Amino acid sequence: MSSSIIEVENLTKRFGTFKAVDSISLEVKQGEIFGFLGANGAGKTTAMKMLSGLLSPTSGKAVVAGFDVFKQQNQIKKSIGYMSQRFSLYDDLTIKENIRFYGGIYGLKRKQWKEKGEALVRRLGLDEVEGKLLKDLPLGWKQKLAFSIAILHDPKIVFLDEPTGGVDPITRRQFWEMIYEAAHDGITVFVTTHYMDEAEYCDRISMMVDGRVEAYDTPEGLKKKYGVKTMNEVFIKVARP
Ligand SMILES: Nc1ncnc2c1ncn2[C@@H]1O[C@H](COP(=O)(O)OP(=O)(O)OP(=O)(O)O)[C@@H](O)[C@H]1O
Repeated sequence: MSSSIIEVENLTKRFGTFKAVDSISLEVKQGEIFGFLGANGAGKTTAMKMLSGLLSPTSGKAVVAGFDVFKQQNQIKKSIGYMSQRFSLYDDLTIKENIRFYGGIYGLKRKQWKEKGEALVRRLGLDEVEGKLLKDLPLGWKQKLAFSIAILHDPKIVFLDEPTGGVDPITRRQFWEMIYEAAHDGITVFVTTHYMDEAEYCDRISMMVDGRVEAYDTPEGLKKKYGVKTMNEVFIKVARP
C-alpha cells in the first residue's frame, strides 16, 4: 500500500464569521489522481490554496509532501506544481519565454530548463510555434502547455484547479492522457473539476458541500453507495440532497 502524501484533519478556514472550509479531513496517497469536487462556492479553491501553501488556515492540521501547512508554506511551494484557470501563463510572452520564466521561478538551472523545455516542446509538437506569443495559441494548447510547465520541476504533487474549463471534449481527453502520464511517473494529481466524466477518471473523489466534505470514496464506491450509475447522479444526490 502506498504512503500518504497529503493528510488533512479538521482543516478550517474562516473569512470573518463565515466558514469557507469547515473542518475537512482527507488523505491522498502518493501517485494517486484525487478528484476534489463540489458545487460553485463549496470551498474547493480555498482548501486547495491552503494545501498549496498560498493561504494560511484558521485551524486544524494538514501535512503536504511532509510539510506543515501552518509553518512550512515555503517548503510546500517548492514541492508542488500549481495550475489554475486564473493563474496561468503570460499571454504576451512566447512559449519559449514562458518556459524560461517559470523554469526560473521553480528554481531550475539554465541547463535544466533548456533541456526540459526542449523535451516538452517536442512532446507537445510545438516546435513550429515555440516563438509565437501565447495569446496566438488555441486555449486547449495553452492548457496543455500550462500543465507541462506546472510539472517542469518534477514536483511531488500537482494541484489543478479546473484545468480544462472551456475546452472541447477531445482536448479534455488529451489533457487527461497527460494527467495519467504524470501519475504514472509518480506525481500525485489533486484536481478540481465541474465535469463529471472527468470525475470518473479519478482514483478517488471527495465532494464538498458548503465547506464540508460530504462524500469521499472511489467513483465505483460512490456510485454503489448512492445506488446510481454515473458520477453525475452521485453529484446531484450529494450536492442537492
Ligand atoms: N478572501 C475571501 N474573503 C471572503 N470570502 C471568501 C474569500 N475567498 C472565498 N470566499 C468565499 O468562500 C466561499 C468558497 O469559495 P471558493 O472559491 O473556495 O469556492 P469553490 O468551491 O472553489 O468555488 P468555484 O467552483 O466557484 O471556484 C465562497 O462563498 C466565497 O465567496
